[in-house]
Amino acid sequence: MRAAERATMDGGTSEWELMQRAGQGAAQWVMRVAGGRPVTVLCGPGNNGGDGYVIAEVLRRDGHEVQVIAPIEATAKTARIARAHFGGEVVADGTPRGAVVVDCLFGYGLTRQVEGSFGKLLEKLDAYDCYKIAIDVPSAVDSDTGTVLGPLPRYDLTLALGAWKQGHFLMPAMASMGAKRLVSIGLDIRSTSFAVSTSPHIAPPPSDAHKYRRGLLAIVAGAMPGAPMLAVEAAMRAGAGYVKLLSERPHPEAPAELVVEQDDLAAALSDERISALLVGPGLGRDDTARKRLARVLAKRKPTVLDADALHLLGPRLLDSVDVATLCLTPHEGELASLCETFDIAAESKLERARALHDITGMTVLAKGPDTILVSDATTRFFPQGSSWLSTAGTGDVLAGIVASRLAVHGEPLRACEEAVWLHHEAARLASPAFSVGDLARSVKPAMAAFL
Ligand SMILES: NC(=O)C1=CN([C@@H]2O[C@H](COP(=O)(O)OP(=O)(O)OC[C@H]3O[C@@H](n4cnc5c(N)ncnc54)[C@H](OP(=O)(O)O)[C@@H]3O)[C@@H](O)[C@H]2O)[C@@H](O)CC1
Ligand SMILES: [K+]
Repeated sequence: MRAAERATMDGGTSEWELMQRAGQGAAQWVMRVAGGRPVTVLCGPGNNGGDGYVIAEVLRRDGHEVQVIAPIEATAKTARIARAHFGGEVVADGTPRGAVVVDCLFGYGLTRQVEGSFGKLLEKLDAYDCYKIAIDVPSAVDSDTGTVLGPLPRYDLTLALGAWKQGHFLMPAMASMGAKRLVSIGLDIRSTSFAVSTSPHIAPPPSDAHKYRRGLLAIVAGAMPGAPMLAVEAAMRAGAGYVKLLSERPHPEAPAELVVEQDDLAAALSDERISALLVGPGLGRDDTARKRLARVLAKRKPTVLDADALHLLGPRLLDSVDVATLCLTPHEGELASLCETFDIAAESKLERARALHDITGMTVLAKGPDTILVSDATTRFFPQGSSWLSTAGTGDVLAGIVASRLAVHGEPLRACEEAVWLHHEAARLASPAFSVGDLARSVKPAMAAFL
């Protein structure tokens, strides 16, 4: 962000011009929300505070009653210009009032814990019942990591300035942000290190398709039947032409349209028409499970590894495997366990997911309320999905969707991205309080949103 701003300034646009664009863009949102009612703006000493003075001045000129609270005077050069342009009154020690409060204490320049008069002001804001808007990021949030460094009110709206920051998509910060909107200030952002995923387009089967050309997905069962069956239910609705369950026992609970192949695994896997594999849900963690996993990996086919497979995986199992075709779908606990296995010391979910990809070369879909996808040296973040997804079995459904998409086209990054969107849309359609079976069945109507 700083580099993009510097490049724009080198091109002849002053920081003051950028701040005016940011403040004026944000003020449009504030005015829409306030609808003529009084507004309080909290201003810090840096350029985030500068944005606040611009917003306050736009509101004042529009006839709004505006109170500005600034515990200390503006210190950054451009913020001082903004302060000088504000024609209203500024108080150092005030209490938020009015229908809307705009938090411009700190943006991406936050360097330490928010305490003292700034901390007290955020506590007052937390306790005050009003519509709360965070400018750029909530002031007690580290914009790179999403770490919380002080009192964190629940905001109704967060207005990102110029570009999204990583912290906009990371927990715990993301939970406090309310709706998120981007205010453009004309920066040329060419970040290659991360991008926010945009709604995918899923192509229907080509007109000359047949079941194998559309992709044969083999889901490898293990000790427990329930989890692979959920993955099957989702996979059958996510585009693959043919879904098979490879199991060594009968499955009377299986739906009539599912083929259960009861051969021994080596024989079942010898079918060269298999385009993708899923192993892990219900696999178990004993020696038999490990052998089944090794057999699957030896096929060197596009494969999704989930649940128990993630606990069994280790560097030795990856010898002579084509890691570029493997997708891992760990939740936070599984990610921690993988980091132990692969000797990764990173602390945060983002760093762990990146390190796991860097060290192993596998595509990592670190699922959860802040889903992170790392592949091909790029990181993708996602708009937040339904909080009703926090129920048992939703991970098996996700794994089934990823595997189904992988069977269709064989591209790990694309399969994971499509799957997250399908999963979120299925949850939206099944909400609220769905059972995981409802979720798996909702994958079919969810598909319609992406055709
Ligand atoms: N540059 C541009 O082109 C544009 C930038 N824009 C805006 O600028 C924002 C970034 O501005 P910024 O870099 O000035 O940092 P900012 O977040 O205001 O904070 C730094 C100040 O806070 C202080 N401080 C830090 N932590 C503290 C703490 N815990 N407790 C107390 N003090 C603390 C720190 O002081 P120091 O650490 O030096 O003591 C310094 O004074 C960005 O988010 C966006 O809103 C837009 O206008 C678009 C154009
Ligand atoms: K802020």
